[in-house]
Amino acid sequence: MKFMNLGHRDHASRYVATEMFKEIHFNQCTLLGLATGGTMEEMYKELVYLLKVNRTDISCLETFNLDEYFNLDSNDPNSYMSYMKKHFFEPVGMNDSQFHLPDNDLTDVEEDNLRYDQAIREKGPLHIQLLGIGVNGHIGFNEPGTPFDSKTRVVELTEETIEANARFFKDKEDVPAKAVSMGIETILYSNRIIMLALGEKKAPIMAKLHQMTEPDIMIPASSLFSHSDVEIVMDDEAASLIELK
Ligand SMILES: N[C@@H]1[C@@H](O)[C@H](O)[C@@H](COP(=O)(O)O)O[C@@H]1O
Repeated sequence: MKFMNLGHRDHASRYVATEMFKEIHFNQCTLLGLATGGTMEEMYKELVYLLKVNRTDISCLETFNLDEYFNLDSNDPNSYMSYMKKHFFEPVGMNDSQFHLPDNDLTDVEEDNLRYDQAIREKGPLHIQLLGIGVNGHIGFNEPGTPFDSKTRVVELTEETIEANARFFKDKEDVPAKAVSMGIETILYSNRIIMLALGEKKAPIMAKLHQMTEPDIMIPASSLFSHSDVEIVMDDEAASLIELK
């Protein structure tokens, strides 16, 4: 696992966007695992720019998102579908058949989750799995205590996560209490993992992860220790409690 402090948040975002761009531009049919959150906004802006300016053919690109709020209309501005359409799918002109988010409605949710994992298994491994991190160390919406062999499923959000995500909603009460998340085992089924962590709020969890020597299910991001190609990309603020050589 490689920890990198790239200084200003723009540099960190640009590095990740460039790595994603290279994969899409030079690989005919790229399969990506995508993430949402405030952290990713600049990264998507830069990635859209790079794909457009280089006239990259994205007709064979296919993406699987990490998570979605449970039972929230996909047209709701706070759904991850809306986020992805706004920041990436629509600006680059992807067709509906090219992107996938976990199905989040009440009907047949278990079968749909099974199908989501199966599709990734059949098409995968994902060439790059992009990850953010929650202040409690969650990846996707896999909260502390999630087994590392978990698959895509409905999950309960912790108070800490609801609190952290309340800034996007009108009221804290509007944040859904549940979500559908790609499982940790599914996340690990990828050739390469890039995590982006920006801002001082992420500094304590980054320091904790950096000092850990063994995986601990109470810190879901420590499941990444078992993967052979993980880059943790930080800005100065997220890396402020870590001494990097
Ligand atoms: N489920 C998402 C995660 O996939 C994301 O990585 C994380 C960080 O979000 P932000 O970038 O807004 O800090 O929290 C959310 O809860």
